[in-house]
Amino acid sequence: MASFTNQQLQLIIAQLDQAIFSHDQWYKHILRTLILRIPPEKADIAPESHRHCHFGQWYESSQAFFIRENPAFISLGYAHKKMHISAQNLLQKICDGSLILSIDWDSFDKDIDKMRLAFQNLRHEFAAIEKNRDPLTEAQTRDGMLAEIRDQNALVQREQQNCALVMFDLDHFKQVNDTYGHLAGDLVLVSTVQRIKALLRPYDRIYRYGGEEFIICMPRTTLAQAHIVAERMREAIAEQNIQFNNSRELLRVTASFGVTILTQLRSVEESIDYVDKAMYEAKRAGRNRVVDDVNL
Ligand SMILES: Nc1nc2c(ncn2[C@@H]2O[C@H](COP(=O)(O)OP(=O)(O)OP(=O)(O)O)[C@@H](O)[C@H]2O)c(=O)[nH]1
Repeated sequence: MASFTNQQLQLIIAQLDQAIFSHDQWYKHILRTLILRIPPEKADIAPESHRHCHFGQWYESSQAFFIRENPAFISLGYAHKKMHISAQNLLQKICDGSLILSIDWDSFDKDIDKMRLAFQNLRHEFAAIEKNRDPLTEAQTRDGMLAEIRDQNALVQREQQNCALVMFDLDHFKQVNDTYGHLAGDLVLVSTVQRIKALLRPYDRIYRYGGEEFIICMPRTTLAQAHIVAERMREAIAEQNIQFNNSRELLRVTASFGVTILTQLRSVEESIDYVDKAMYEAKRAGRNRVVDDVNL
């Protein structure tokens, strides 16, 4: 999710709204068919009927490809398919001229509710991401950061996963602003976050913690793995040659990184404090480097 642009997110939310609307229309149509006992549409009783409706086509389409790994998106797919199977069961009774039992209706009704809930969960998740996005860099803002890292910490407390935190801060960034102007500084921030996002997995998160200071939360990652990723990030930032205002001189920056992992013995706030200490050690030791938390 971290890698979505705001435009992509807005498109998905609009598509979901459209899908919710057309499913409500479909539901009304199914109710009419059942109440009046009229012959059902072929598509609704065909095998794999969940692929034929408007939502099903959107779900399977390549446009939706970049959210395929999202758990809420996957749950919605299951709920949608199950609901279509229940609908088919009811519609088949009309074709066979048999009675619809209350148990069959109740099962369809429950599946409809589950699907609506899955729709809302996915929409809520995307809307929350869009709302908590820094408009300049499109990293997540600090709002919601603590709650999200606490969720990861709860899994660490139950020994269900490792989770790494990486903090980085651009080096001598004030000089970039002072020499080239604030707009050039903005461009460096945007470019840097884009580079970092390209190295993240769908469930990693990047938060803008301060002006030119960022925190990355990487679930299911050990300290050693996070160190390797942070080294890649450091190199990706240092390799940038950013052109500003058609100037012949290219902007170059470096960043200092701290790395830690969430542990059962620390609160989230303490872990952030320790990763901050590691990052300042990287600054103190000469900048443009990755330093691990030595207090683990
Ligand atoms: N262009 C731009 N600059 C920002 C933004 N947010 C913070 N800054 C600037 O970032 C600079 C941070 O400067 P310092 O905290 O002195 O740190 P530094 O110059 O990076 O030095 P070290 O961190 O010690 O390597 C300040 O000049 C801020 O004005 C922003 O959104 N855009």
